[in-house]
This record gives sequence, structure tokens and C-alpha cells, in this order.
Amino acid sequence: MAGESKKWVLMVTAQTPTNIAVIKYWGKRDETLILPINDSISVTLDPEHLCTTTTVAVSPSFESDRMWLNGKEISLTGSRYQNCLREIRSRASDVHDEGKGAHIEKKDWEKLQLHIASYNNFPTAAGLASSAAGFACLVFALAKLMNVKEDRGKLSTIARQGSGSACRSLFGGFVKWIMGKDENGSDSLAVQLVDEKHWDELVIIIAVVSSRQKETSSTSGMRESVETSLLLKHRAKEIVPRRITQMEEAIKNCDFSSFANLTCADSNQFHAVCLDTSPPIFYMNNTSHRIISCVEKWNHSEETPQVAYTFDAGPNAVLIARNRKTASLLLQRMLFYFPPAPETDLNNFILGDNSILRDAGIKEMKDIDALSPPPEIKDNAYVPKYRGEVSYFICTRPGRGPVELADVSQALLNPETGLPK
Ligand SMILES: Nc1ncnc2c1ncn2[C@@H]1O[C@H](COP(=O)(O)OP(=O)(O)OP(=O)(O)O)[C@@H](O)[C@H]1O
Ligand SMILES: C[C@@](O)(CCOP(=O)(O)OP(=O)(O)O)CC(=O)O
Repeated sequence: MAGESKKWVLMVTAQTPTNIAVIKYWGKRDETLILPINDSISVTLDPEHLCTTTTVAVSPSFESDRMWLNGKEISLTGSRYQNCLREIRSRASDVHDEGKGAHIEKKDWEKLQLHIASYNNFPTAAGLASSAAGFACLVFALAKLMNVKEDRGKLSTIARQGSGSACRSLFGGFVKWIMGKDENGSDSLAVQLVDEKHWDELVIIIAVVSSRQKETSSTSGMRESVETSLLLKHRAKEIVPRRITQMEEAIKNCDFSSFANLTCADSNQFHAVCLDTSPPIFYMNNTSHRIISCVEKWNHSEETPQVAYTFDAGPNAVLIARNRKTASLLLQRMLFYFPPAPETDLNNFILGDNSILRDAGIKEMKDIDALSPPPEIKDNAYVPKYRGEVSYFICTRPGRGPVELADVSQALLNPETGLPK
């Protein structure tokens, strides 16, 4: 590298999905290495609708490591960023770009500074797993830039040190985070159970109840639960191991009934652990409870469950429908109970794959007002509506893992200056 022109900037841009756990991770046995007290399983959400895009750049002209998140410069001094950067730098290899005249040797990476720009196309820190997509994307993009020769499982152990749930975003489809046994965390990694094509009938509808930043972060919430909840200990030791086996079986066989029963039970138990924490933590709100009641009533009126619900550390509902037909019936129910606030534009209320609206027979706002109460509601029962309680819905599906974006026009950093565009 010595004596080279200081002009070149090398860049990589990647796109990474978020994920939602169907068997939850809640509780660490090691806070620094981020080692969990139980295995967890998640489904990766289609990055077409929810994703993080990150551009990483290196140049001898950069004076320090810098990062911009959603257009604002943020500090990289936090231990989670530092741990990820240190781990990935230590695995870097030689990189040569003849076109740019850039020759980086393995040892040079310790001295070279990085610029990172990242953008989440969904609300940050609102219980939609921005930290998961964010850290997975950071590690994946840096691994490409630095020619890291490790496999995705190994990369997941680095992303895990940014945020536990991030390790699961390195794969598409259904993913298991194996808690591992080693004290150094080397076997606490993610593995893909099946890819996104294995169970492609599933449709996922997210009801965004509130996009305000939450009061208790997942990190401090789970620390408090580990310190005070007896239910958490019982859950990790006695309940989760069995559920993991059952969930793997349900996913392998595309057995929706078992999948839905396990998913709902595990979400409810996670929130019960939060309530069992001292002082108790409330992530769900009244709207969340109303959504649960609506789905439970419907599921009980049918022979088999139609929809699974799951809630992370926030009030937003993630609803998984067995197929497209069920998803359109679900959307009708959701829109009946939670019509949009006055003056809302339908296109801003149903985001993602809004072709499901057509299946649900909704073309304009007046079609929502004309929806009849769902058939599971007893005749002449009073049916309240909760206008405006859901800010918007995102319709999506299981999706693929991280990809590199080769098209430089999608980069978030200027290829000449390495500064945000
Ligand atoms: N694109 C990104 N790149 C790097 N880091 C990110 C990115 N997006 C979010 N983060 C980090 O994650 C933090 C938010 O994590 P937090 O766990 O509070 O919220 P969340 O992930 O949206 O919600 P939850 O994990 O409860 O589902 C941000 O403050 C930031 O440090
Ligand atoms: C409720 C959850 O979403 C908790 C996620 O917690 P985080 O991964 O955000 O926590 P840290 O490891 O402290 O960063 C359940 C899950 O994703 O499994």
C-alpha cells in the first residue's frame, strides 16, 4: 500500500433482510459476547419490503472510521460496533483492484479506516428488528469488502456480537440460532433450516401499531428478565428445547397447525416472562391484545388455525397466514376492526405487496367501510371498531438472505469521495 496514490476508494453495497422469531431469544448468559440462554428460530422477511442497505468503503484518504445511519452521522465508539469491526478486520485478506490501482495486504486492514452508510427502509428501534438487519448487513458487506473467506455461519458469530438476533439475518427462509456451549461463543451461530422456497405459500402481514421508539430496549429488558424472572429459567430449561424440536418438525413438514400453535404460544410466553420481570415490562398494548383476540376468535371458529401471531419487544403484530386466500380474509378482518384514520391514503396504509388488497376486494377507502363483520362474530353482538389504532400494514412473505448489490447507483456513498451521497 505504501507510496500509493491516496485517491482510490473501494466500496461494497449489500442488502440484508430483517427476521422475526417464532421461537424467541430472550436472555443472555454472556452480555459481551452476546450468548443466549436458549436456541431460537426465525423466519426471514422478504427484503423487497423490509431491508437494510449498507455501503462500506475503504480508502487511504479516510482519517477515521465513520458511520451514517439513515442519513445522520452516528458514533461507532459503542462496544457492539467496535467488537464487530475488530472481529471482521482480524479475518480480512489481501485485496487487489488493478483498475483503481488499489493493493491492500492483510496487515494493512488494521490501519485503514472505513466509511459506512446504512439505510433501513422501515422504522428504526420500533420493534421491527432494525438492529438485526443492520448488524447482519454491516458484517456481510465488510466481509465482501475485506475478502473475508469465512462461511456464513462463521459470519453469523460476528453479527451476533452486534445484536443477538442479527445472526439469524445472514440466511433466508427459516433459520435456527444454536445457543452453543463454548465460553468463547465460537459455536453460537445461525444455520439455515430451509430456504425461502420450501414453504412459499406463507403470507406475512405486519400491523404497525406504533412506530415510536420503545421505552425498554430488548437488551435491557432481557437483562432484567434474566435477573428477576423465574418463569424465564423454567422456559429456557424445560420449554424451549422441546419447542425447538417441534418447530423444526412443523417447518420441515409445512404443518401449519403445529407451526401456528407453537408460534402463538411462544410469543405469549415471551410476553408472560416480561410480565414476570420485576418491575414488569409491557411491550404489547391494547391494540396488540385486540389483534390477538381477533385472530384467536377466528382460529377457534375454524377446524384448524388460519393465522399465527407473534410480537417482539414492541406492540406491532406479525401475522403469518397459511396461504394467500387466508391472508386476504385476514386483511379484511384487520381492516374491518382497524380502519385507517380519516384522510389516510390507501397506498400509504397498505405497504409492501399490496396486491393482496385486490384479493380482499378492496379498491378504495369506501370498500373498507363497507366490510361486514367477520362470520365468527355472533349475530347482533356489539362489534367495536378501532379507527386509526393501526398506523399501517406491511404485506410480505418469507424471503432470501443477504445479497451484494453490484449496481453502483444503489451505493449510499459517493464513489469518489466516500462520503454520503
Ligand atoms: N442499519 C443499521 N446499521 C447498523 N446498526 C443499526 C442499523 N439499524 C439499527 N441499528 C442499531 O440498532 C439499534 C436499534 O436496536 P433496537 O434493538 O433498539 O431496535 P430494533 O432492532 O428496531 O427492535 P427489536 O430488536 O426490539 O426488534 C440502533 O440504535 C442502532 O444502533
Ligand atoms: C424479542 C426479540 O426480538 C429479542 C431480540 O433481541 P435483540 O437481538 O435486539 O437483543 P440484543 O442481542 O441485546 O441486541 C426476540 C428474537 O428476535 O428472538
